[in-house]
This record gives sequence, C-alpha cells and structure tokens, in this order.
Amino acid sequence: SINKAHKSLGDCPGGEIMVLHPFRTLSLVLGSHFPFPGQIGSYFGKFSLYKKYGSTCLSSIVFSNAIPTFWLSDADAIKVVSTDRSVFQKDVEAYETLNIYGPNLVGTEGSDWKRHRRIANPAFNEANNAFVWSETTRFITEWFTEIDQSQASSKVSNVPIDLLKDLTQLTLLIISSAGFSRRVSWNDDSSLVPPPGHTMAFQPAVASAIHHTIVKILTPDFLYSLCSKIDIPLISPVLRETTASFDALRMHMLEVVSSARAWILDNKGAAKDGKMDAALLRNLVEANLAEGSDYRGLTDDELLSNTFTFLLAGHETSAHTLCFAVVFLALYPEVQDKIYDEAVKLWPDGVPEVADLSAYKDSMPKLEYTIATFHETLRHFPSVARLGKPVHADTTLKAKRFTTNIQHTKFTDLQELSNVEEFVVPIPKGSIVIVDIYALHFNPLHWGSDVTEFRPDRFIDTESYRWPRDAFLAFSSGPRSCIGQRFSTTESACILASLVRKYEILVPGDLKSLSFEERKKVMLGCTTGITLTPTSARVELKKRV
Ligand code: HEM
Repeated sequence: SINKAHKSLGDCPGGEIMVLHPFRTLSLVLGSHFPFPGQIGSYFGKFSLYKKYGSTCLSSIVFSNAIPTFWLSDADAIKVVSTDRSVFQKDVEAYETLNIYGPNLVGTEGSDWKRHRRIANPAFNEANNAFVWSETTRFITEWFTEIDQSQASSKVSNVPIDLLKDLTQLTLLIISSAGFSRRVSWNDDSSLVPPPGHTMAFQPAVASAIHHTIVKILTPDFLYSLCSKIDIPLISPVLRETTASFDALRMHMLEVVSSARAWILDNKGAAKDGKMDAALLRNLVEANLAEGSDYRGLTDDELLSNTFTFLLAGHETSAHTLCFAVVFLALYPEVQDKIYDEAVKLWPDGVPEVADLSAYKDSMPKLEYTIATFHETLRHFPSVARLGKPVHADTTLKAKRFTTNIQHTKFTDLQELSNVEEFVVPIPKGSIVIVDIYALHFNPLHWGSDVTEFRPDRFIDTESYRWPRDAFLAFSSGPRSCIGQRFSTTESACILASLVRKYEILVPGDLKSLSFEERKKVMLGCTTGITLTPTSARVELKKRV
C-alpha cells in the first residue's frame, strides 16, 4: 500500500515517509521533537523545505496507514482548499478530545457544524466587542496598579515582567468576563471563596479546568473509571482534581445559562432593574432562544461545550501572541515609537482607567499601526501552525515550481524566487491536504524578498500596495475561519496601545550584552503545545514621564 500511495503522489516533489500522522495524539505529545528538522513536517521548518524542493506544494506519505499527504504554502491553492467544502473538510477526529462537555463548533462538520455556527455567529457581535474593550481597560488598569506597586516597593525604575504569566492571567480574566459575565478582578481574594452551592469559586474553577485540559483530553475514559474504583498513586489525585474542576466549572456555566434565560424571558429585565452584559454565553442563550421551534437549537451541554471552547481557544492563542508582540516591541524600539505616537493621539492625557461602551468604536479605527503590529506578530508566530483537511473526492490543485536566489546583505537575507511556473497536482480521494500556515507566512512569492524581517507596515495598504489577504492565515479563512478574530484583535490592540502609552518596553538588563540576533533567539524562543508557546518571553517596563 505504500507503493500505491507513492504512485498517487505523481510528480509532486518530496515523497518522504512520515512515521506518524501529523494531527494525532502521539504527534501532539511529541511536539517539535518529531519529525526531525529538515524533514517534511518539521514543526519550525517554515518555508525552508519548500525552498529546498523548489515547490509550493510538497508530498509525503504517512507510514502507519499509507495516506498520501500534500503540504501547501501557496495562497491560491489554499484559497481553494478553504472554500471548496464539499472536497476539503475539517479533520474533526483531531478535535474529538475537545468535546469535553458535548459536541461543539470546533469538533463538528456538515449540518451539525452549520447549526452550531448559525447560533454562535450572532454571539460575537459589536456589543460583545465593545464589552471586550471596556473589560480589557478595567483589567489593564488593575495590572498596571500591580506593576506600579512593585516598582514603588523595589525602588527600581525598571520592573521585570514575566510576560507569559501576566498575559495569560490578563487574557483569562478578559475571556472569563466577556465570555461568562462573571465580574472578577486581578487581585481580589474574595473571588476565591466558593459561593453557596459551589465547590469552587468561578475564577479558580476556570483556572483549574484550563490547567487540567491536557490531562483531560489525553486521558482515556477507562482510566477515569479505573481510578474511581481503585486508588492509583500519583494518577488518581490528578484525575480527581481534573474531574472536580470540570464539574465545578459546569455548575457555574449552568448558572449563567439559567440566569440569562430568565433575564431574556423577563423581557430583558424590563420588570426589574435588570441588566446583563453582552457576554458570549448570554448572547449564545439569546441566539438559541431566538431560533424558535422550527429549527433545532443547542442543548444545554452544547451551549456549555461551545463556551468552554471559546474559553480555551480564546485565551491561550491571544496570550501567546501578545507575549511575542511585546517582545518584538522591546527588540524593535522604532516600532514601539510608532505605536506610542498612535496611542498619544488617541489618549493625549494618558491611558483611561475606565472605558464606556462607545470607546471601542471610537478607538479601533485609530489603532491601525498597532493592529498591523499584532498581525505581523501572528505572521511570524501563528498560534495554529498547520491545519489538516481530509480529501473527500479526487481533485487537482495548482501549485508553483521555482528556483531560489538568496542574497546575503549586511542586515538581512533577501530571498528572491525566480523561474516561477504553475503546475497541476492531482489530489486523490482519501489523502490529506495540509494547510501549512507557518510556511505560507514565510513564502517570498506573497510577502516579498524581506519575508524574514519584522515589518508591521507590510499590513498597511497604500495607494500602490494592497497587503496579500489570502497569504495571511493566522485566523484561517473561509467559512471555518476563527469566530473570535475580532474579539482577540480588540483585546490585543487595547493591551498593546495601553502598555506602550504608559511604559517603555525594554530588553531585560541581563540580556543587553548579547548581540541583536542572540537577544532575538532567547527572547523569541518557543515550543509546541496546544498552540505555539513562548518559552522565555520577558521584558522590563519603565514608566514614561
Ligand atoms: C490570536 C488569537 C487567535 C488565533 C490566532 C486563532 C486562530 C484560529 C484558527 C487558525 C482557527 C481555525 C482552526 C481550525 O480550522 O482547525 C480558529 C477557529 C476558532 N476559533 Fe480562534 N483564534 C484566536 C482567538 C480566538 C478567540 C478569542 C476565540 C473565542 C473567544 C476563538 C474561537 C474560535 C472558535 C470557536 C473556532 C472554531 C470555528 C469553527 O470551526 O467554525 N478564537 N481560530
């Protein structure tokens, strides 16, 4: 069957054997350690292998089940894959483990997915975006207070910041609030006390469930039943904690569902002085009720499962991207200066401590360069590096062959691809197409010869330039693109602009003796995880005068 699979690869360059399926649990566990650098599928290879083979499409075979696999870094071919949903579907098997509370948007396909998406779409509305902005402002103010207190107590001008810790806490608070309408605070101990009828307070339940998610998705069901019958040292306590945190979070989410339902049925609190924020779960309940009896809405478990997915998909991706972005700002002071100019124009008197709901609409159009910096960060570090699409019918895709010239200049490597010609790749039913986002983002055909440079301006249109939308896939594209794109862009723009308005972001003192390239290597270090994860993202903050 390997020979047969080999024949079906046709003339497509590559043809390497991959021992593991790239989107199954073992690959997830082995992360970047397998396959090895230089092999097709190597996690951090970016565009290098496509350069080696002189093609925007590469082929390989998954050894265990002889599946022909086609890797794409070509915007035109990827556009076809993202839009032709009768042939290229989502690899739902890869996401089955995320169905923790029940089926959800991420792990379904076909008519079932349409039902989830139809109800979820209206939840991500402008009212929610405005709420995200105002809640982000509130949490940033609390975070800045902590930074200023730390500076006052240590009496140093520069405060060292562990970005992964702080930005994970910040994005988790934002999604907890804008997702569940649970008002929590940065350092509020009272939010740690379980309310009557609960085993855990809301915020610890969220944090604990997130912390135990990997255990939850990697542990087979039989081990849970075994551990409920016998005590296995080390394993049983962890599984008990995992179950307890997911049960506790479920109770909180059910409570929000029932109060949202009561509020809507009470004509949105008309009778009392009732008010509910435009949180995602409330919006979902509202959209679900609006479905009426002609359509099949979501069950309570499906509502919870979707909201948990928003929590999971929504905080880690944003936190990790923000870590990389803040590090880039420390490394590139000229980019930081441009964001500062934008932020000073928006807030001449400093970062506001509260924002009303109109602030979002007024502010976002004024943060064009800040948003471009967020996008350029995602081009360099796409949270989701690759997407697998099982192929449901024989088809063809157009890719490009080329030759490469690399010019080494004083500052950078300019990569020119020449002799570019189109060729047709036959794609047989039963194969997998891999949308290689990481490689697409480093394809010089789309991004130009300075593709390895960090240059946010490439995301700003001018009279003679329109940035290549189809070559930016950090949020995927087509009908299955990220539903939370506006949510994360809103919180990220607000965080980056506020941070730069108030503080100068600096390279940590102990790294100043390193060369620029060495600093970059340390500060932008990353590893694989559920999403691309920074390993040593730290900076120093100095209050601007
Ligand atoms: C920097 C931040 C983010 C990045 C880079 C990102 C990236 C992505 C990508 C690449 C996909 C496609 C996954 C696939 O097809 O397998 C996706 C889907 C999704 N994202 Fe995001 N995301 C981000 C933030 C968010 C936020 C804030 C939320 C929710 C609050 C969210 C919720 C979702 C959901 C529910 C889907 C599945 C949509 C569907 O299949 O219809 N994401 N995201």
